[in-house]
Amino acid sequence: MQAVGKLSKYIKPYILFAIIAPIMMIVEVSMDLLQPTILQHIIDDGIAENDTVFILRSFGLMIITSLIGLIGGIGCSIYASRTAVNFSTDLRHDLYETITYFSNSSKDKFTLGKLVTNLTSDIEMLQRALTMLLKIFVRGPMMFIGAIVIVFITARELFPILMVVVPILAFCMYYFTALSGKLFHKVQLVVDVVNTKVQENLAGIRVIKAYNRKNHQIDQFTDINTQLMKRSMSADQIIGVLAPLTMFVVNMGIVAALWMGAIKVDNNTLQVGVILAFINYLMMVMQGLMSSSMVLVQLARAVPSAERIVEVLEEKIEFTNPSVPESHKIQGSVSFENVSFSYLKGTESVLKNISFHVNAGETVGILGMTGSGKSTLVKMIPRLFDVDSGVIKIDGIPIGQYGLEHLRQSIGFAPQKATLFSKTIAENLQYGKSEATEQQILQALQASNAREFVDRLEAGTEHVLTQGATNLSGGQRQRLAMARAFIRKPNILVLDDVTSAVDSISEKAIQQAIDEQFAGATKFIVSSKISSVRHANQILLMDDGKIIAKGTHEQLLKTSELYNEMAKTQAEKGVTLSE
Ligand SMILES: Nc1ncnc2c1ncn2[C@@H]1O[C@H](COP(=O)(O)OP(=O)(O)OP(=O)(O)O)[C@@H](O)[C@H]1O
Repeated sequence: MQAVGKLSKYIKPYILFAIIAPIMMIVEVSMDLLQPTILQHIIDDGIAENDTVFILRSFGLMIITSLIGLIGGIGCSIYASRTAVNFSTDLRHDLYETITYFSNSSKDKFTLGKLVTNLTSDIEMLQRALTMLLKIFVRGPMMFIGAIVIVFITARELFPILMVVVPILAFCMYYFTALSGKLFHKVQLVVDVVNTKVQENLAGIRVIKAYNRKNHQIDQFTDINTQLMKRSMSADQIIGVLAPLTMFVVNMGIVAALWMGAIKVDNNTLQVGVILAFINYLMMVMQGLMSSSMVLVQLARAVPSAERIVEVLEEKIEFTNPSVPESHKIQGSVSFENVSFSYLKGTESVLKNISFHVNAGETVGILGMTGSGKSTLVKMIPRLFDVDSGVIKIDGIPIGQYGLEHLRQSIGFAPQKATLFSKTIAENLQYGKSEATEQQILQALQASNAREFVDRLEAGTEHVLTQGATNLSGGQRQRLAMARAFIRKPNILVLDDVTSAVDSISEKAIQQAIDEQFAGATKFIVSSKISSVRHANQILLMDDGKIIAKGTHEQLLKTSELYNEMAKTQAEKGVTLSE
């Protein structure tokens, strides 16, 4: 419930709408409550006394009260919807913004499926709960209490029936509401799993097909789907039982009213109209209780959603900006001083006491076996992760002292996995530099050896990529991702194994372009191929999170056994080591 309180600030800008809605509802319910009493007087005073004028006047009153009730009802719906839709739009915006600023470890913690559920069904759930709250929360209790009070005043002879029926109805509502709340919470947990599974399977559909795992994946999905079906079914059935059960109790109440009423009418101690009005009020008591319980069910379902949303909104943004950020133009000398890092706090470090220094404009090759920590090392430079201990300095200043945007603006980062967006090639490159001109785009494509294949596309740089850029080859994707890093002409260029899918002729052309166009930039080139880093000013050889040797190609050939072994194996496999 605390979470609901925390989200209430999103209602504040629309507080006027949120106040008008229930007021309009009070108008509607008041008019509804008047109707049976007017009816009672039509029967007992108009029809019984043959007073036509009174009957016509009462009909007029009924029409006027109905019209006022109608206006109240419509007004309430409009203002309740306005409040709830605005509330959910603002909340969705903030949630999306928070997720955008998530650190990588936060993204790993909340799975993609869960975040999608937060942005869609959780918010939808809150929106629905708020609409119901504003529309029905007043209606239910007011109708319930109002009907009981009126029966007590105008039909006290039949009041004992209410004293029996109401507690039974209240117990049924309480029991089923509590039970269904628990069941819907379980449903929501399975919805999360379904979303995550769908996301994963669709993203990996090609792998699934290639490995003939379609049936296995379908079976797995069917299992979760069946689980969801069973849980949803039991939750829905519980709610489904409630309506006929309460109707049965009310019908028993009506039978009792007719029976008691008939005896009293026979004894001339009660008028017929009172029985009719009582039956109407009994229905209203049921409706009041029913709608109150529906709101409670909806609220019970919304509370876990609110908790999940608040959990995301309150996730600590690990990368804090310094209050007075360093803003001098970054030249590009980089040093790591005893840097250690682990993805999960308390587990074995992935980087262990890493120390090295590189002058501005130099090239560092980072070489090592798979899983040795190469990508992790370069991800520390634009602060995609923060160090556990030690310090990383750029131009002699700890990177934490730079404004995050300024720091990242100075770095061209091409990650190992070439992530591209379902937009045109030009728009993808503009992620690197939003104001890039056509000329600059073409230059960047030229440097990454992508110009040739882009020119062959009918729409050129306006060619639209599919989701995940599946309409390009792996090497083409890598070249575009590189062009995106090149286009900002950064002072620090990080290329994380970006030529693994590029042929050796293209790789050579790219290396040449980098040497020519980024002569002044500090370059980090991650690779498992010696040929990609052999000309670097220094090569860091990594193994199990440590730098086990560093130096130039020639120095390492003399000093490192592992380097020699790699050179030998790669030469045997035909990986070019020579010019
Ligand atoms: N997001 C993550 N969460 C937890 N562990 C991770 C994460 N990313 C990488 N690791 C682990 O950190 C270690 C180093 O991974 P890293 O990607 O830095 O290696 P690498 O040398 O770049 O490997 P490769 O050459 O295969 O790309 C590995 O043991 C890996 O399992």
